[in-house]
Amino acid sequence: MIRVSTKFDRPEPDLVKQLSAFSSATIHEAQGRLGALDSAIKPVDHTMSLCGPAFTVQCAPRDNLMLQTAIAYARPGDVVVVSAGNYEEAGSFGDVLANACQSKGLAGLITDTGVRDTEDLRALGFPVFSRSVSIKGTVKETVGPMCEPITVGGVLVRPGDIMRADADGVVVVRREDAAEAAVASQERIDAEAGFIAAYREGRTVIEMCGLAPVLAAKGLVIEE
Ligand SMILES: O=C([O-])CC(=O)C(=O)O
Ligand SMILES: [Mg+2]
Repeated sequence: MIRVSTKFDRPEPDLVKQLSAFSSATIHEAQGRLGALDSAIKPVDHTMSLCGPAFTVQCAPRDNLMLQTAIAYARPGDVVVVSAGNYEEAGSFGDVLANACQSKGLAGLITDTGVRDTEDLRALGFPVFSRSVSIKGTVKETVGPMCEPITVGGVLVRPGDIMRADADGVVVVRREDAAEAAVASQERIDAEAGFIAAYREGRTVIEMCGLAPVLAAKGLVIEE
């Protein structure tokens, strides 16, 4: 017998809301360039984005039994996060399962394997992030861990960690670091706003970033 528990602590909804205001790239930088999943994991449509606690599940490659089970047990607002061996040649999720997710109020799906029915997924507007798109079907044979730490896209994801994903990619924020990441993200946005305003006023990148001494020290002479 294999026993799995679906109990884990979820972050405060307010923290999830705060992080949802920042892009995946901003959060990644703000938390010290950590937490970015492999860049190959991308949304099915560039307009898709999500932010929510991870409901983790481990699947065997080309087998979506545990993914279907996870969808049944995940709670509204959760992001189902799937580790399935980076297997690209399987469409383990499509419009049928997306309807099951959406009707439950799940926030989205992130998987290191493939999905299919992408036209329908776009029409549905359910946020799906995957390594590949494949029409090849999956079997439903292998049971495995659910709501346990998993590795997805080269990064450790624990149940209840916060997933933020947008057109650029996916980042994970450790639940205990979420408040700090939100503050650091806002500081980064404020600093960037200063740079953008300066550039709009005609200041140069060389000036704003103090590049002249750096370039000189490296022996670069620029002739105009
Ligand atoms: O049925 C499956 O295994 C995946 C799929 O295509 C869907 O959810 O529509
Ligand atoms: Mg289908």
